[in-house]
Amino acid sequence: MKQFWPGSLPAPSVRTVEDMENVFASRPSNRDPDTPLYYMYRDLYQTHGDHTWLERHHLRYDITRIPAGVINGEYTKTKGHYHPSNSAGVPYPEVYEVLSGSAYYLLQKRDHTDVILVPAHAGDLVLIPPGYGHVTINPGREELIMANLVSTDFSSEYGEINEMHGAAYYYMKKEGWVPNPHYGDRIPMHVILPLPLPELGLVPGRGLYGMVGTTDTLDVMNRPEEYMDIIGRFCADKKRF
Ligand SMILES: O=P(O)(O)OC[C@H]1O[C@](O)(CO)[C@@H](O)[C@@H]1O
Repeated sequence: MKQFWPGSLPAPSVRTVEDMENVFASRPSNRDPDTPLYYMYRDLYQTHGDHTWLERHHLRYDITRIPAGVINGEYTKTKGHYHPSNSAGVPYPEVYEVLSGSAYYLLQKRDHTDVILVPAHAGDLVLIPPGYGHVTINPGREELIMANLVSTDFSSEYGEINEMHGAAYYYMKKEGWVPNPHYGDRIPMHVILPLPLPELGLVPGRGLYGMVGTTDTLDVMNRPEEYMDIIGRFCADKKRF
């Protein structure tokens, strides 16, 4: 982690098999429930100036490590959650950067009408658009390390993902993408490549942390309603899966 974060990291929040047992394709019965699955280092900053800037802009920078692995035939992943709406009635977005390894970002519209897959590699930036829940899968053999910037004005919502036993698709080692039967009819899945969105300051190769303390429009994280045409461009660039 040293190449991604200078200095020491705080103790991470850890998701265990027990926290995740109802979101896998099948319950991981042969695993100790305390087995750690991934590690979240939240609310990071390098200097007091950066901390002040992040607080002033209501933003949080986190790093997450997802070791490679397969649980009951399914690639390791985050639990998954939705974001609530802001005072303008628009759900909060989020932005991720892959620092190392590879990732499948599985995004799904809250009304279950759309599923988007964004495959991403080191250096890629991925926008989670307003109204989409998200799960990150580590489909590789290497540890996935990723960073995110997100508003501090909300808490993630897990209710629907818990009730539905995970996201709309499971990514299995043998079978590949398997629709989650709790969603009823198969929801079409589209692939979107990580797009540069220079109007939002999102340019590949430019680290997310590099935006902290600048005048970039990370304002989108708290006021997405002002940027819906740019965000719409990201969502429109779909290829049928
Ligand atoms: O809350 P989940 O679904 O476990 O996902 C964890 C991810 O979400 C975040 O809290 C940001 O939304 C990250 O810290 C972490 O990568």
